[in-house]
Amino acid sequence: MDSCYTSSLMPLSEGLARLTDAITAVTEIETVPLQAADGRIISAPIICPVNVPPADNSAMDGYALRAVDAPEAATQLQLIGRSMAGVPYHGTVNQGECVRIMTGAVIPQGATAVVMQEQVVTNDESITFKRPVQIAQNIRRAGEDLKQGQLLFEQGHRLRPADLGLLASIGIGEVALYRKPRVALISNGDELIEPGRSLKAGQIYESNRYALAALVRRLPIIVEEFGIIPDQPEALREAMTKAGRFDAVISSGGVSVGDADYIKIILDELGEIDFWKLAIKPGKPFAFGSLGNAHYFGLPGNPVSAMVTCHQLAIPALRRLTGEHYVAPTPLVATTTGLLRKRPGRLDFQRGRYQNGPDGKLLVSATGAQGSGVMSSFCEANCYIVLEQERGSVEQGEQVEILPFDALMV
Ligand SMILES: Nc1nc2c(c(=O)[nH]1)N[C@H]1C(S)=C(S)[C@@H](COP(=O)(O)OP(=O)(O)OC[C@H]3O[C@@H](n4cnc5c(N)ncnc54)[C@H](O)[C@@H]3O)O[C@H]1N2
Ligand code: MOO
Repeated sequence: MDSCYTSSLMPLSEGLARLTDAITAVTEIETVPLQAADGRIISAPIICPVNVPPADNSAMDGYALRAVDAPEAATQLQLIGRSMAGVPYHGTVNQGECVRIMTGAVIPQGATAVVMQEQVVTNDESITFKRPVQIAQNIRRAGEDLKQGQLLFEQGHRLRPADLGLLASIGIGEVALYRKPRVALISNGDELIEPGRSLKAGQIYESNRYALAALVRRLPIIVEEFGIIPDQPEALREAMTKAGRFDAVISSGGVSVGDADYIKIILDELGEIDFWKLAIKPGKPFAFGSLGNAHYFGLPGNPVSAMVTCHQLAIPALRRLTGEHYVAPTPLVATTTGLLRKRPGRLDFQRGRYQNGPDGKLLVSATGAQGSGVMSSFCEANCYIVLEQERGSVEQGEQVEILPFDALMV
């Protein structure tokens, strides 16, 4: 029986723990302009060098005044000048006076409030404030957003677009980052042929490399595609020896027990296998080890198995390799809209679609056939449905954990 056979398989949690132990981040650092830093990992904490905003400034287009001068409605003050964003007013606002001010312009000395222009009546140099004025209204204080000396980003932070805007806003134009690790990508199988050619009997199109390369390139990683390597030990030895000079190798295919499954055998010969086979579905024959300089991720050849093991095992490890302080995404909980078939023995990553239900709670259903070669149901999906190792089928209306693809950078 499947469940008996798989009872000796290593649980995913143990495999992940071993991966985590084995991976140390790259250490080399390079300085890069902000424009090229999106998605990259910072190699040292970033401390704020200035206050943001640098000076008290106006949140509205209107008039700056001393709040004490307009405690009641219908107060009239005299207009004495203007403060524009980039061209401040250099005088002082004294009793009975006000200054025209624009959003973002520096608050002139003496002024303690800004009134938006919709709340005044203007008559030449005389401004009537329709309502009583509160001290500090519409003033953005210096340092209100960020204070000089404050920690902005920890080492290992992955830079996102808003982070780049923030760094630019404090005058930082380049950042120290970990170098991008280099990953070799190998596809193995005599049956594989590149898309665009015509198929002969027994051939299929190579597809794993296209999906895996795109997935890994979402990380700050340089992917070198080795192409299709046939099921010949010599050809594989040569490719794997070369790949062992990279920081990591990802191969797909040839890790099971068939007569032409050489990857695991050659990894054993040229490098070291840390573990092989996990209690997951799909992806059971996943192999992890080392080869020369490289961490080795041997993904199974079935296209869905390759994607699932890349997501669940290779990507978390590679994110650590990039120097990222990686925290696994938190699963959400959803209610199933139909039966999910499962046998006990392996943690199952079914492909599903989740959506909001009528009561605001999440609903999820599987996206059709769940075979490990069925990529169409992967493409219809927007999440994994994660079913615990020892459970059986899930009835309609039960709660399950889901991992939205967005959170996995799919
Ligand atoms: N006797 C047993 N047989 C199998 C077992 C087992 O435990 N005992 N495990 C099965 C499981 S589970 C998986 S998963 C597969 C994995 O096998 P391999 O990693 O050796 O992969 P291959 O045999 O090379 O290929 C499997 C399948 O995927 C297709 N493939 C391979 N590479 C690509 C590619 N780059 N693009 C598209 N498709 C690819 C290949 O043609 C095969 O159809 O083993 C089971 N067998
Ligand atoms: O574990 Mo395999 O990935 O089911 O096809």
